[in-house]
Amino acid sequence: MRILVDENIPLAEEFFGELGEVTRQPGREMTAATLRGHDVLVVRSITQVDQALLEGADKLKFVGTCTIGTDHIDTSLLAERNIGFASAPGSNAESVVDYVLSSLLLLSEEDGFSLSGKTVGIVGAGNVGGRLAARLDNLDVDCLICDPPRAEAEGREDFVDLDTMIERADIICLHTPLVAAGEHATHHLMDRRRIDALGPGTVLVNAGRGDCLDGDALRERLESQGDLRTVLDVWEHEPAVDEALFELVDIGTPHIAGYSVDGKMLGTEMIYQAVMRHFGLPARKKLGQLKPDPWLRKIVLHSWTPPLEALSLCARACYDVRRDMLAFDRYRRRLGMAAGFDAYRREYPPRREFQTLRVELKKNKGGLRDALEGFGFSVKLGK
Ligand SMILES: NC(=O)C1=CN([C@@H]2O[C@H](COP(=O)(O)OP(=O)(O)OC[C@H]3O[C@@H](n4cnc5c(N)ncnc54)[C@H](O)[C@@H]3O)[C@@H](O)[C@H]2O)C=CC1
Ligand SMILES: O=C(O)C(=O)[C@H](O)COP(=O)(O)O
Repeated sequence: MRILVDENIPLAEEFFGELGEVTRQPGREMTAATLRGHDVLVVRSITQVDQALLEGADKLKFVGTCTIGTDHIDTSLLAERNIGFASAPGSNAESVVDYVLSSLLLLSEEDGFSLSGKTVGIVGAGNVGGRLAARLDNLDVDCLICDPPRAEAEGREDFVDLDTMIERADIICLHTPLVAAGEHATHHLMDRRRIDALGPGTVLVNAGRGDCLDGDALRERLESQGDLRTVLDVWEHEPAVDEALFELVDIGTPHIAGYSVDGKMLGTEMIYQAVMRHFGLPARKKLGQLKPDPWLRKIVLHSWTPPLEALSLCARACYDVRRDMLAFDRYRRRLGMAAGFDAYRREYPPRREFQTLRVELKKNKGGLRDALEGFGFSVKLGK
C-alpha cells in the first residue's frame, strides 16, 4: 500500500508504516499528479480535497484528515467515488480551550479584570465550545451559549441567539465550523452589522475558522474606533493574512490554537484507527506507547496560594499564548506574512495541554483544587 501524508503530521511513519510506503509532502503542494498511485491520503486543513485533487485518485481508497474541521474536504464527492473518509473530531479541542484561556488570562492581567466578573458568550457549543463552557463554569464564570443547531435538536431554551449574545456578553468566543450554505451557514456569521453592534471594550475571540468573521469589517471597526480587544487565531485567506488587520489585533497567531503535541498526535492516532477499520485490520498501535513525556510534569504549590495566582502560574508554565504571538510576529517580519505563517506552523515548538500538568497540593484551601481542576489541570492532594 502507498500512503501520502502531509509533512506536518506527527508519528505518521510510526502509525502508518506497517501498511506500506509512507511519503510525506507539504500539504499545499499536493496535486492530482502527486496523489496518483496512492491508496491512502492523510491531510490537514490546508489541502483542498476536491475535484481537482481527486483527478489523481486512480488507486485512492481512503482519505483521512487529522483535524476537527472538514470544510476543506468534498465529502459528497468522496462518497460518490466510493472513497472512505474520516476526520478526527475532538482531537485538539482541549488545546484550543487552553489557547482561549491563556489569551483571556493575558487580557485580564493587562486590563485588570477578573474573569469571574464577566459574561462569556460561546458561539458553537460542540467539542471546543462545550469544553470551554464547562471549564469556565467550574470557575463560576457566567456563560451564554449560542448554538442554533443544538438548540433545535435538543429543544434548549437556555441557549440565546447571536444578537442577544452581542448585547449581553463582555467576551465572545467563536467556535463554529465553516458551513458555506443552509439554514445555519456560518460564513461571515460575525458580519459587519454584528461587528458594529459590539459594545466598546468587548473581547472578541475567533479560534474557529477565519471565514466565519468579516475581516474587512473588523479592520474598519478597529481602525475607526479601536475600542475592542481582539484575539484572532484564524483568518480569511490564510496564509496571506491581511497585514493591516494583524497589526490591529491584540493577540494574533497563525492558526495554532489546536497545535498541542497531545492534540496533533491524537489526530494521527484517530486516523490510523479509522484506516485500519476501513481495511478490516487490527489497530495494534497505541498513542500511549509513542507520546513523549512532557518537559514539565508537575508543580508543587503551597495550599495558601490564592486561586487566581495559582491559575496564572500554572497556565503560564504550561502554555502562554505570548510565546506564539511574539514568535509569529518575528517570523512574518523575517519571511513575510504568508511564508512566515506557514513556517511557524511547520516549525511549531512543542506545547503540552494543561491536562498533562499535575499540580500537587498539601491541602485544598480556599477552593484551590476546584479552581485548578476547573481550568483543566490535574490535581494531586498530598498526605
Ligand atoms: N483554531 C484551531 O486551531 C482550530 C479550529 N477548529 C475549528 O473549530 C470548529 C469547532 O470545533 P468543534 O467544537 O470541535 O466542532 P463540533 O462539530 O464539535 O462543534 C461545532 C458546534 O458548532 C455548532 N454550530 C454549527 N453552526 C452554527 C451556527 N450557525 N451558529 C452557532 N453554532 C453553530 C454546532 O451545532 C456544533 O455544536 C471546527 O469545525 C474547526 O473549524 C478546530 C480545531 C482547531
Ligand atoms: O483541527 C482543526 O480543525 C484545525 O483547525 C487544525 O488544528 C489546524 O491545523 P492544520 O490542519 O491547519 O495544520
